[in-house]
Amino acid sequence: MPGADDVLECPDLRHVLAARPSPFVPHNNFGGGFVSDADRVALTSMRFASGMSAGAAAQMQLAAETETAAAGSRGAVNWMEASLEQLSTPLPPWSIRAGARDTIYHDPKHTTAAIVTCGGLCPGLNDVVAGLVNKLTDYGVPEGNILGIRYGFRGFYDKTHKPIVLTKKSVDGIQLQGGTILGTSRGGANIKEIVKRIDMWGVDMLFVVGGNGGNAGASAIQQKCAESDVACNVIGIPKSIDNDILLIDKCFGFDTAVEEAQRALLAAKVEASSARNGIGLVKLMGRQSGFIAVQASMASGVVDAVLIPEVQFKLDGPTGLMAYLEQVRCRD
Ligand SMILES: Nc1ncnc2c1ncn2[C@@H]1O[C@H](COP(=O)(O)OP(=O)(O)O)[C@@H](O)[C@H]1O
Ligand SMILES: O=P(O)(O)OC[C@H]1O[C@](O)(COP(=O)(O)O)[C@@H](O)[C@@H]1O
Repeated sequence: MPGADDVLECPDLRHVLAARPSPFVPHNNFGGGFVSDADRVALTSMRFASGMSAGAAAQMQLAAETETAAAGSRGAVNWMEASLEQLSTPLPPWSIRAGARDTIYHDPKHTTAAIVTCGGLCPGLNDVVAGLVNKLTDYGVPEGNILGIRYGFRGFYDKTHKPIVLTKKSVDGIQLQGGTILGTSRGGANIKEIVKRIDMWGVDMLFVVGGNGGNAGASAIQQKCAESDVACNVIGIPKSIDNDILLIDKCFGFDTAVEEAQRALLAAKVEASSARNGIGLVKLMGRQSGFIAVQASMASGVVDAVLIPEVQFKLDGPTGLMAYLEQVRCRD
């Protein structure tokens, strides 16, 4: 179990790279100052007293799935039979604070960076791409040294979609477009081939904008780089329309998704209200997580029942969904 002062560790390359002052030191980062490596952020977490506490079952199932994925061929954990202690992933109480440092470890003039977007779409992907390109350029990374990988991880080795060069000019205004200008994809990624290209192209830092899959891929790339003595920093940028990434309170794009979902809910309400015995049925994003559905439904105030993956329900019987819908119909 982690101790009271333990900190969530991220691997870094400080032992192989030379320390140098940030180019922003002379003007104190435009007056914004710098973040100390000793600054800490508390990780929000929940400790359930027992499996009977509300929400504990979903947490246990999530932990079991994580454990199952990690166990691989060792077989699945039966979360119904396992204890909370067996299933929970102990986290240290602290993480390090993000932000500009006064000491950096890459010489911007000789740095090559790459950006890849993976998985499902999420509002704000282009803002993140533009933000990275603008900030890297401000640090002094030369024009021509920032690569955009096309259509997810496989863009590293797909001969038909070679990487593109990203500049301040080419990303100007992209935040006003939906989707991702780089393209994205799901499905298998060949980590060995990716690391081969990182080495061949001399990529010093790779930014992976992805969900749980993309971040698992980023972790696999980082491990392979370390094994192969390829000195590339791999940075995972959490992206999830569903807001289902552990450790962060809210992901970019989630609020937009909730706002947009309400338009569909309100339209369905109008439609259903105009028909005799009308029922509106809206399917929202979030195959494995109900945050969008719940928050959009509550905010819109026009929804009678929300079905989410985290909560089991039954259709029939006196306490089933059908009986409830009948009550609502009679009420109207
Ligand atoms: N455990 C893993 N190891 C390596 N790569 C992975 C892993 N899980 C997913 N990926 C890769 O990450 C990419 C994005 O994953 P996906 O689950 O589709 O989306 P998201 O990043 O939104 O969760 C896919 O190309 C997939 O091959
Ligand atoms: O069309 P599919 O394969 O069901 O995927 C839809 C799912 O992908 C998402 O858009 C995002 O999922 P990821 O975070 O795994 O990319 C979910 O909100 C949605 O439920």
